[in-house]
Amino acid sequence: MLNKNIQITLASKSPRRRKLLKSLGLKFRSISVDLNEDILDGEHPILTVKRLSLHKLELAKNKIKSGIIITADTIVVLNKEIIGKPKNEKDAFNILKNLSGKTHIVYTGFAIENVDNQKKIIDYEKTKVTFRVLSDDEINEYIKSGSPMDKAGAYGIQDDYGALFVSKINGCYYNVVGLPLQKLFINLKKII
Ligand SMILES: Cc1cn([C@H]2C[C@H](O)[C@@H](COP(=O)(O)OP(=O)(O)OP(=O)(O)O)O2)c(=O)[nH]c1=O
Repeated sequence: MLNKNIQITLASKSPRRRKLLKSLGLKFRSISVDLNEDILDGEHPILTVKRLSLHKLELAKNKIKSGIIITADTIVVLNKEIIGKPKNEKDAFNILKNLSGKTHIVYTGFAIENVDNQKKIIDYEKTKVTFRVLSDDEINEYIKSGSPMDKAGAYGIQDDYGALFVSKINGCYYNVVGLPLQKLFINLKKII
C-alpha cells in the first residue's frame, strides 16, 4: 500500500514501537536516538509530545540522510498533570496508586519526514484510559515484574497486568502502546 522502494527508518529504542510498525507490514530499519525528555512547566501535553517527537526527528536526521524517518513520544496525563516514566519503584507505586480508579489521557505525538522531498508532518493522537481500583498488593506485584519502569504512566496496557488494570478505553489502542498506527499510516501516504 506504500511505495515499497522507499527506505523507512524508525528512530526509537522502544521495542513496542518496532513491533507495532512491523504489524503494518512495512520493511524498515531501527536506530536509537537519545533525548533527555524534559517536561516544561505549564506546557500543554499536545505541544509536549509534538515538541519531543520533533526533537527526536532532528537528532535522527544527523544520522539518516535519505528516505522516511519516524519518531514518536508518549505521555500520560492525569488531571492536567503530565506523567512520564517512573524515576524509581517508589515513584512507579505512587503513579499507579494515583491512576487507580480514575480516567487519564494518553497522548502520543509523532514526527515523520521524507528526507528526499523534505515533506514533514508532526501530529498526535489521544486516547482516554480508565483504571479500575487497584489494591496495593496488585501494584507491588506488578512493580516486581519490572515492566513499569520504562513506560509512561508506569504501565503497559499490552502487559498481562496492564490488561487487568484497564477497565475501559476510548480511542486508539495502539496509541496507548506507543504509536497511533492508523493516523500514522494515513500521514505516511501524504509524504511519499
Ligand atoms: C501508557 C503506555 C506507555 N508505553 C510505553 C511506550 C513508550 O515506549 C514509553 C514512553 O516513552 P517514550 O519516551 O515515548 O519512548 P521511549 O523512550 O520508550 O522510546 P524512544 O524515545 O526511543 O522512541 O511508554 C507502553 O508500552 N504501554 C502503555 O500502555
